[in-house]
Amino acid sequence: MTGYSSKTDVATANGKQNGSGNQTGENGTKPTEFTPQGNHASSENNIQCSLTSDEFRAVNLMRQDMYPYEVIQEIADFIVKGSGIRPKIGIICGSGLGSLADIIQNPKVFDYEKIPNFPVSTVEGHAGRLVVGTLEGANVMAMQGRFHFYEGYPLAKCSMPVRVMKLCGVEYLFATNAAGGINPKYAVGDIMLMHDHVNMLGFAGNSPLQGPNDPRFGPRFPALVNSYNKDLINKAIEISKTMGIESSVHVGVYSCLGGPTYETIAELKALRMMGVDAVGMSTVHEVITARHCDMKVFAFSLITNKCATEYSDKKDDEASHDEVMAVAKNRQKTCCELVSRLVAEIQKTA
Ligand SMILES: O=P(O)(O)O[C@H]1O[C@H](CO)[C@@H](O)[C@H]1O
Ligand code: HPA
Repeated sequence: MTGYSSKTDVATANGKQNGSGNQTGENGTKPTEFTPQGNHASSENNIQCSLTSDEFRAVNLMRQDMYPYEVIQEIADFIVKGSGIRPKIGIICGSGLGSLADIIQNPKVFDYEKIPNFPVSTVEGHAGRLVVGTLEGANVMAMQGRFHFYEGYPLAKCSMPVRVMKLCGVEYLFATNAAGGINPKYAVGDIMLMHDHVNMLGFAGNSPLQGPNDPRFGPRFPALVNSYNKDLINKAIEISKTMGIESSVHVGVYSCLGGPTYETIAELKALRMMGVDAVGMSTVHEVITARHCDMKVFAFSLITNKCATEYSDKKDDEASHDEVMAVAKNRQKTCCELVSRLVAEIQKTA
């Protein structure tokens, strides 16, 4: 891609790239680079660019999709040293579910902007903080704000924090999301425990694992058939019974689309035919990244809206982010209890 080279990526990932364009490529030629305000990296590649240095750096950081192992290690060391905690469980808070991080005790909070090489959250309902502490006696870290493809980040960047979690010591990933219910039996406010997914972005040839594989994270061709840990699903079902919410808890299939548009009726019909129960714009790439590095995964969707699957439904069932946030806020207590109790179960058997 114009403006990219593996050297540029590594330099950018280390926060050292300044657009001066003096690097030499592996074969001795200078890589083509965009530089701010017409300072050309190479006279043969006379690329004009009207961005200021700061804008240039922001765009470059946003598009950066290569995070070498050493850079991930640096971020993980920063968090472990800064918090004095080696977390065992990682939690990703879905839209409007940031309160999952508020229940963490003795929290050490890192704003994403202050973490070296970390992206920033741009979506309402995603605060952009990493919270490290304890929950039910277990060491945990929670992302209060995740990264989505539609924000402009490549998938590898969206799920890079999962690798950071791994190198911090995390063994279990809890991924949560707000989703539209396609299964007609689902009601707004229900919880769907994910037992599988349909990776629509993968169908389109996009994966967080695209590019060179680093075997220190995992294999080139990871299997995904057992991605969602059955023991954790069964424990969550048991917990839902003790909470008296079993009738509003389902086990189903999630699908991630690229967003940011909500789906058309025809798309929703197609997803339903494929066996999808709930749809969102996240989580799948995080689960793929977690399974690649052999983490145990538990994931659930809070059904924040019912999706229209018939044209006659159209008027009443238009999704909106305000509705998503409002429902998530209403159900946050239940979601927090489910997560705390499951963490307690894991801690009991540790
Ligand atoms: O998946 P989370 O982050 O919970 O957010 C969901 O809610 C937003 C749309 O309302 C989208 O970002 C969708 O993915
Ligand atoms: O209906 C939806 N579609 C996609 N993503 C979503 N996130 C919450 N609800 C939805």
